[in-house]
Amino acid sequence: MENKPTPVITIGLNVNNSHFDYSMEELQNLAAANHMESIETVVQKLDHPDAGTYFGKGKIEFLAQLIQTTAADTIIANDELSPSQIRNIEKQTNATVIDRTGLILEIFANRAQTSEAKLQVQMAKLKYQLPRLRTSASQRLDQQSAGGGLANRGSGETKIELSRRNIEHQIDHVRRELKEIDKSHQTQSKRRKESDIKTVALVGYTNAGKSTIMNQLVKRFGENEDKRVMVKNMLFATLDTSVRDIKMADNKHFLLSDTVGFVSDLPHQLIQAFKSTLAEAANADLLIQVVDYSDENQELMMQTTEKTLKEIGVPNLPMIKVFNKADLAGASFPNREGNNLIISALDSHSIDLLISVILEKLFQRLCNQNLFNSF
Ligand SMILES: Nc1nc2c(ncn2[C@@H]2O[C@H](COP(=O)(O)OP(=O)(O)OP(=O)(O)O)[C@@H](O)[C@H]2O)c(=O)[nH]1
Ligand SMILES: [Mg+2]
Repeated sequence: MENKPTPVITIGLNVNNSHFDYSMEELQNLAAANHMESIETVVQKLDHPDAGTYFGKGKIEFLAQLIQTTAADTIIANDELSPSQIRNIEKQTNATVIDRTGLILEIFANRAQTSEAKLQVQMAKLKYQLPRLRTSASQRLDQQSAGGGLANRGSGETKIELSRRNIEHQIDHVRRELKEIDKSHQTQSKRRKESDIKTVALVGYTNAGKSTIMNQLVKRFGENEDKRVMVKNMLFATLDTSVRDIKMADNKHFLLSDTVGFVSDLPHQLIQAFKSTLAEAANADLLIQVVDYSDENQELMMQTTEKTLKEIGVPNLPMIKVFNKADLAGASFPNREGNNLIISALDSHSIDLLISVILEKLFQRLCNQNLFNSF
C-alpha cells in the first residue's frame, strides 16, 4: 500500500505576477508529483522578495507558528531562493525549506529510470547543491539519491560533508559519462537521418497528453502493443525519450518520439539535461506540439513550450499544434484549421485526423519536392 503523502506548506510571493494563482496551483501539483500534500498555502504581496528571508518578518513568524501547530515540517517556496534565504527561513521557522527548483529536481531524481536520465539528474543536482552545501534542501536531495539503491547506507551523510572540490570532481566525472552517451545518441540520430526515415516528435507542456497520443498510435499502427508508454495524470510522468516505429498499411512509416514535458520556470540546471533528452526532437522532420485545450492556462503553456524549445536549441521545425482533451473542453472535435487540430486523444476519429495530417506533412512535401526537382 502507498504511504500517505508528506504534509507540507506551500508559500509564494506575488510580485506583480499576472499568473500568480496558476503558478501556486502548479506548485501544489508539483508537490503532489513528489508525494507531498500541501495542507496550507501562505502568500504575500511584495514589491520584491526580502533579500534575507524572501517573505517579510511578520509572515515568517506566522510560518514558524504554522510549523509548530500543523503536521507539516517542510515549506515549499514557489521561487528559486538564494542559499542564504533558505538558511534564514529554516533557522527562523525550524522547518526544512525546499524551493521550486529543488522540488523539481527531487521529482526528477525520484523518477529517473535509465542510466542517462539518472546521470543528467545527478548533474543538475550537483550544480544546484554546489552553492547550497549547508542547507537541508541539498541534504534532502542527497539522502534521496542515497536511498535510490545504488549507494550504501549512510552515504547521504558523508556526501553532505563533501567539499566543493569534491562536488566539482563529481560534476566532471558525470559530464564525461554523459559525453560518451551523447556520442552514441548522435551516431544513432545520424544513422536515422542518413537512412532517410522520417521522424516525428511529440513536445509540449507536462500532462498535455503526449504519451496518450503516442500510445494511441502504437495501438493502431505499432508492431507491438507492449511498446506502450506510461500515462498518468501527474506532472512529469514521462522523463525519458521513447521512440516507436509507426508503420502504415502502405509501407509508409515514421519514427515517433515521446519525451519529457515542460513546465514554467524549469530549473536552468535541468535545461542541459533536457537538451540531450530532446535531441530526438531537434532532429525531427515534424514537431507535434500537444496542448491541453481544457486548461485555461493553455496560452501560457504554449509560450513556455516554445520558449523552452528555443532555450534547448531546437531549431524552427515544421510544427502542427494539437489542441488535445477537447472532450473535457466542451469543444467540437475532431476539427482542423490549417496546422491546428482540435482533438481528443481518446477518440478514434481524432486519431484518424491526426494521422492524415502527419502523413500529409511528412510525405506530401516529399512528393512536392520530387515533383519540383524533376522539373
Ligand atoms: N479526457 C481526456 N483525458 C486525456 C486526454 N489525453 C490525455 N488524457 C489524460 O491526461 C493525463 C495525462 O496524460 P499523459 O499522456 O500522461 O500526458 P503527457 O503529456 O505525456 O504528460 P508528461 O509525461 O507528464 O509530460 C492522463 O490521465 C490521460 O489519461 C484526452 O484527450 N481526454
Ligand atoms: Mg508523458
